[in-house]
Amino acid sequence: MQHRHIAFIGAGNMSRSIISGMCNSGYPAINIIASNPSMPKLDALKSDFSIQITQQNQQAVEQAQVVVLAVKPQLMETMCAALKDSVALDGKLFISIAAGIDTARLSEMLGGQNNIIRTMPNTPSSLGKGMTGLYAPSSVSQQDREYAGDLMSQVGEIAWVEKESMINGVIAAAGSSPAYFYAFLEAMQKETQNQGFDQQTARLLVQQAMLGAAEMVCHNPQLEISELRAQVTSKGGTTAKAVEHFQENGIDKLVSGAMRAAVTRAEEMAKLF
Ligand SMILES: NC(=O)C1=CN([C@@H]2O[C@H](COP(=O)(O)OP(=O)(O)OC[C@H]3O[C@@H](n4cnc5c(N)ncnc54)[C@H](OP(=O)(O)O)[C@@H]3O)[C@@H](O)[C@H]2O)C=CC1
Ligand SMILES: O=C(O)[C@@H]1CCC=N1
Repeated sequence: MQHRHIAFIGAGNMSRSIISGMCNSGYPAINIIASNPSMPKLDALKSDFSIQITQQNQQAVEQAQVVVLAVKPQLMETMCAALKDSVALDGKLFISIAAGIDTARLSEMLGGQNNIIRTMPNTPSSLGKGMTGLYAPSSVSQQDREYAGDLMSQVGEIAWVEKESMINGVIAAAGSSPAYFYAFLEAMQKETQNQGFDQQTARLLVQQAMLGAAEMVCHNPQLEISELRAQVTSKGGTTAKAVEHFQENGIDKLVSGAMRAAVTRAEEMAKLF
């Protein structure tokens, strides 16, 4: 891929995840700069990945061809306003990772810039196991789309969406979903401890089982997930009882309700910010 000069505005969890994935995939650290108001996260990025750092957004953006907008949604407007007043933005590609702010609104915030791609990554990007949804309006060139796709491919799998509203579906399915999984694992670990295991062993039991299960899904694309479930579920056995409990207590409704809540919140955020 092209190793364009790229600036990350906001050096939080997600920027760190993506930068770490990029550096592990051989993106030259010298071409990456991160900007953040406070120093500790910047210092850690510099020491771990040897990238450039600054506390001045303007300085990061001046030297960059690509600008990743990676602040919390509620801070985006103020951050962009300061940026457009202090540095020339024409000709740069903007890549937003923020939930709930559409490209039209971002364009407004950036004083009419329209070379903007929206992405929705997730934290496993730090291990190169990310899942990122991308959307580009028709005004964005094929070359810039390819760059953004290649960039996020450095940290995992990608999926383009045709309609911008589908990014909210990506949030529910992949951006937020690692947290659903952790909530499930936390509950499993707790119950495993209730069964008499110490914390460390309980964690090992559940984490290894879930890792193996996830890999089974990835390595068997020809099998429906329901078939993999059936393979574990011996007739009249233990799994059948456990799965029955989930079903009787409305697992489908619970999960779809949670995912719809994520989509609804993304829609609300679009009106708020
Ligand atoms: N976390 C996740 O799983 C995902 C998050 N996202 C999106 O990524 C974005 C960032 O989230 P996340 O990384 O989790 O958040 P974090 O809070 O970890 O990171 C945001 C960073 O922005 C910094 N910041 C605050 N104000 C400014 C400013 N004016 N200029 C530059 N930097 C600033 C903060 O610095 P300080 O702490 O010093 O104030 C902080 O380090 C959000 O928009 C979120 O919607 C998308 C997908 C997944
Ligand atoms: O919770 C959030 O709003 C962000 C977007 C997806 C994951 N974290």
